[in-house]
Amino acid sequence: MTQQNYPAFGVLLVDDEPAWLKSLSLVLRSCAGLNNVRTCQDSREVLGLLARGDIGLVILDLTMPHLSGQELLEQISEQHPEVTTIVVSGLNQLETAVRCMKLGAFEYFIKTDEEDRIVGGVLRAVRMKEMQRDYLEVSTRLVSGELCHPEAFASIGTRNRAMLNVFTYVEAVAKSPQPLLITGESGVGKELIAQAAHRLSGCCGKLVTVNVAGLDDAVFADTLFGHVRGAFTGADQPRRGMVEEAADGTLFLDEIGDLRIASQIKLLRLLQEGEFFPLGSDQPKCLKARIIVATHQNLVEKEAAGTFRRDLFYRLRTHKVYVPSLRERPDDIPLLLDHFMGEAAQVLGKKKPTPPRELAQFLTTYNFPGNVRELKAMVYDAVSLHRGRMLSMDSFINAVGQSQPANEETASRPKQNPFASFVDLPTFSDAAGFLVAEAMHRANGNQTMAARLLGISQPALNRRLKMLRD
Ligand SMILES: Nc1ncnc2c1ncn2[C@@H]1O[C@H](COP(=O)(O)OP(=O)(O)OP(=O)(O)O)[C@@H](O)[C@H]1O
Repeated sequence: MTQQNYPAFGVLLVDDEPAWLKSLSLVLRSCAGLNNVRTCQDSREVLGLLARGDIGLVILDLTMPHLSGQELLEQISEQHPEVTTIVVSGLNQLETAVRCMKLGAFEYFIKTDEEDRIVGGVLRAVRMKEMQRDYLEVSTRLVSGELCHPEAFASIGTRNRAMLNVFTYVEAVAKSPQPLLITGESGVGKELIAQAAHRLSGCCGKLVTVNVAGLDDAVFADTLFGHVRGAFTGADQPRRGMVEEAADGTLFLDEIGDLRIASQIKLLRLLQEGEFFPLGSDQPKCLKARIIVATHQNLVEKEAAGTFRRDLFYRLRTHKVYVPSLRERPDDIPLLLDHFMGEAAQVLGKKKPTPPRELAQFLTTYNFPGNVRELKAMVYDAVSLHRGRMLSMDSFINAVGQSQPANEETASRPKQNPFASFVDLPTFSDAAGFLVAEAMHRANGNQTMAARLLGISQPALNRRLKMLRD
């Protein structure tokens, strides 16, 4: 969201009364942050202005000389159906309002209506148009599947189709002022996606990251909104909050699923009203940052359990993207392995080692509860221990072996007997033969790895293989 042009399309105010045009532009600027507002005193000029194509919303009066508001409304609906219209009239007549709505007006207000109501209606129209534009953008991009700025994703190694779809989606919504929700297990790269979305947003401000897990409500409010001097005991100096730090940029709230209920209400208010109060101040400040949130939690479940507010959830998921776990994209393992080996070698000042042929295949048999972060740590560990030319498998085999019992999900799940559904049981030696063959296949022929998968020693596996061959 850039300060220079909000909304991205023009808002045209049409009335023959200059005082009204001036006052409504001021109200829209100060209360709703709209600064892409133009005015027109002669209704006959409106169609010419719309022909230029950069106006998305027209707010018009009904009683105007030459071309009345109603005639103009009819012409706009006919010739520019893509333009949204709002009527703000001096006439408090139900029939007129109904006629205008039938002609396609999005809202009908009376000039004497409260300012807040008019501003609220204009903001609703702006959001609706933004969503239409985002939807169009997303569907066009997803159909073409092409990235205009692949460089924004340079730090994310992948060749996986689902990940590339994530990139396409993120690129399509990157310029939207609506929040972006990124979900996925821990360590899948959600923060990298948030960085890419910020890069693509075209915002000139910073990306400010706040991990909200474990923040109590007072700390959350202070961190986000800041405080004025003397706001509480010990507040000797005023402090800018992160919302302000991120002005004209992006505020990335990580671990949003862990946000306490009281803080959820504060965040919702910020998103709904587009303004906030630093602690101890009664002067509101405008939200000028785009909001991105991420979580490894299942927000649908949290919402159903009553630990995440439904209204906030719906507000946050206007744009949402799921980053698949590494288990769901084993085709990324060889590429990431190579990427992290190069990176680790450079960081550790070593020559990039050569991986054993069967390493990538071995890693695809592991379920990576810690996802890419875990793979990265494994590779760094192996490279730091590495001496010769060929990277040793040992540290990977150990890491996988140590991690297996720590994986709570697998450990707590009762082991199912794969033979339970068999009508005819295989013989003992046939079953052992199938098991050994499967382990050798998964380990790409490496006996040490296969033995590890089977929980026996390599010599014991070797004996079994010999027996099977005889
Ligand atoms: N596709 C990838 N290519 C290169 N590095 C990656 C990739 N995915 C993740 N990483 C690296 O893995 C680590 C974890 O990534 P990141 O912090 O983005 O994950 P996350 O999903 O935000 O995790 P958490 O939920 O725990 O915050 C980082 O060091 C990141 O650089």
